[in-house]
This record gives sequence, C-alpha cells and structure tokens, in this order.
Amino acid sequence: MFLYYGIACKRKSFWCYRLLSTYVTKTRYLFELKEDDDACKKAQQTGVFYLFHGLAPLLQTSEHRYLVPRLSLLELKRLLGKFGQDAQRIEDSVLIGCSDQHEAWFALDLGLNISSSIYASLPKPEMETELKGSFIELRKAIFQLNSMDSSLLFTAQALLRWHANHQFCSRSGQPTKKNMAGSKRVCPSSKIIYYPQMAPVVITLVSDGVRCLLARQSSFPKGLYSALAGFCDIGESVEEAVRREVAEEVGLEVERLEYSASQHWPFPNSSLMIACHATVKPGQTEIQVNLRELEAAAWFSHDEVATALRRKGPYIQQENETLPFSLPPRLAIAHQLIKEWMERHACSSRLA
Ligand SMILES: NC(=O)C1=CN([C@@H]2O[C@H](COP(=O)(O)OP(=O)(O)OC[C@H]3O[C@@H](n4cnc5c(N)ncnc54)[C@H](O)[C@@H]3O)[C@@H](O)[C@H]2O)C=CC1
Ligand SMILES: [Mg+2]
Repeated sequence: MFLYYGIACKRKSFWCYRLLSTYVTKTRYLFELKEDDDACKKAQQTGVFYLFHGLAPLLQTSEHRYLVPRLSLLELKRLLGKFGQDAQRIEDSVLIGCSDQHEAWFALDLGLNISSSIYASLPKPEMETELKGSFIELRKAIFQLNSMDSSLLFTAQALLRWHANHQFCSRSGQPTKKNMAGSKRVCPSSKIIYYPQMAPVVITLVSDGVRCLLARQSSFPKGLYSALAGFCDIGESVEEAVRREVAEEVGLEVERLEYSASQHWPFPNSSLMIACHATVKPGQTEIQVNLRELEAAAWFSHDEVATALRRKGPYIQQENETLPFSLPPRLAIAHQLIKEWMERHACSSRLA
C-alpha cells in the first residue's frame, strides 16, 4: 500500500511528489512525534494508552490468552479523575509506536513511586476492579500473549523502566526532564541529553558440524538448556564478543561465524540480542565449563534437539526419560537459532 507523502522532492529541474510506502510515512510520522512536543501532544488526542502498574502491564483474560486493553484519552482522563488525579499526569506517558493510519500508541505507568514525581502511585486493586483486568508481571504473561502484543509491551516496559531509573542528571544531580514522546531526557542545568539505553548481548549457537552446544545457568528453570549468551564488553566488535564469550564460558575457540538475527529482550534490563551461528575448530570439541558462569554445558545431537523441540510446554522429568532437558520458549531468539540450526542440518542431510 502506498500513500503520497506531503513533502515534495527536487528531481532534475522540477519538483515532484514521491510515492512513499505506508511504512515510510509511518516512520516519518513517528520521527516527527519524537522531535516535536506539540505534535506529540496533539497525537495524544486521537491516540490510545496502554496502562502499567509498577512496570506490570494491564491485561484481560480470554480463554487461556491475554488481551491487552487500550484506553482512549477521554477514558484515561475519566480514570484519573475517579482517582483524584490531574490529567497533567498523562504527560508522563511514552510513545511506543503507531498504526498504519497514524493512531499513536502510548504507555503510562500509574503505579511507580518516583521520588522526583509529584504524582503518587494509584491503588492497584481498585484500579484493577475499575479496569476489569489485572496488572500481571510481563515474565509471567509472555506465553499467553501474541507476538505483536509481547513485542509492544517489551518496548513499553523497557522505556518506562529507563525513565523511572534516569530521573536525575549524573553530572549536576538535578532532576532531568522528559520530552513529550519519552525518546530522551534533558538536564536543564547541565544541558546533557540522555537517551534510552540498551546493552548489546551476543547469543551464539556453537556447532561442531554435527552437534550443537547448549548450556544452562543455575538461575534457569530446571532442565532448561540454551545457546551461549554474554554482554559485549566496551570496545568490542560482535565477532570479538562471540569469540571471547565462547572461550570464557566453555573453553572452546570458534572460527566460522554467521549472523542470524537480532531481538530486543527486556529481562532483566533492555538488551539487544545479536544471534549468531559459529563453528568450533575441527577436532576441538572438549568442553571446559566455567562454573562461575554456567552450571553445565554439553553437545546435543540433531535427534536429541528434535525430541526436545517436539515437547510441548515446560519439561517435567519423567521416569525412564533419557533426554532430561528442555529448550527456551518460541518467543526467545535462542529458540529461533536452535530451530534454524535444525533446519540447516536437515537440509544438508537431504543433499548428502
Ligand atoms: N532472548 C533469549 O533467547 C536469551 C536471552 N538471554 C539474555 O542474555 C543476557 C546475557 O546473558 P548472560 O549469560 O547472563 O551474560 P554474561 O555471560 O555476560 O554474564 C552475566 C554477567 O556479565 C556481567 N555484565 C557485564 N555487562 C553487563 C550488563 N550490561 N548488564 C548486566 N550484566 C553485565 C555481570 O557480571 C553479569 O553477572 C541475559 O540478560 C539474558 O536474559 C540469554 C539467553 C537467551
Ligand atoms: Mg553467559
């Protein structure tokens, strides 16, 4: 679908209207809302609001799935009025996206106790009754959300958390001020501009050509194994981070590295997960687990992984079970990496 965008561009000696896609007009619109406080405030008039309480999103249950209710500006004003709060509080909301028709989406947390804020946290049980829903921890809700809703709520939670934790300037100690969209905070005293941050993390599925290497940390749910992950050090490239993390965690050297995909991951803080496949040097497959980082690591065959992928829900150890392990949920990029490795393996077996 294409729309005419209201900006003329100069081509050769005459002005012409370029045909821009819906996607391009949408990104330009969001850019304008981030840059222009008045435009953003105007967008709130026709926008919708996702509510949070203490970083937990408001959800409604419908047949084993969660629905994510949204409020119009009018509904939100009514709600705030009911709880004796000023509509001014809406300015604490952050922009998290918009529809193809330019309906702006905002998120607002009414349950944060922030020392620099003049607003008190609203009572959770009363709000839940009023809104006919519950504020549920995102980690607990992810399996019952569709991928679009979870991605939007991940973004919203990450942005709301960043604002809650960056209320003061680290140079002047003065309160910082959020712009209308919430894409930055500025210190009126030092003039420093703070932008939301996320930490780059490499996640690597190491293979020896036949098997893949999976590991677990003691903090993982019982029996869960995943690909190797680690935060990038300052000054490192992705390639260097992958090489170091694999060496650090399992004592192996990788040589072939291939980028697969990336994902924003909000737990415990915002990370940009950069997923790669890597192969160990031929003949060097002996694992030396770094027990300060991992509880266990092992090589798994194609058949073992296929069995674990077929299992529905979390693995529960059963008698006579020879493969006591489970894999990360579909939503996690680790799951996608493992599936991709399986598909490649199946493809190369067919060709052989
Ligand atoms: N979406 C997915 O599929 C997966 C996501 N992950 C995520 O990857 C992240 C990193 O994995 P780990 O093995 O825990 O990393 P890691 O192997 O780098 O070890 C964590 C340690 O790194 C240090 N560290 C360095 N920079 C840090 C930073 N910016 N924030 C926090 N700690 C930092 C801390 O000492 C921390 O204890 C985790 O937060 C985890 O949630 C992990 C596996 C799968
Ligand atoms: Mg790690």
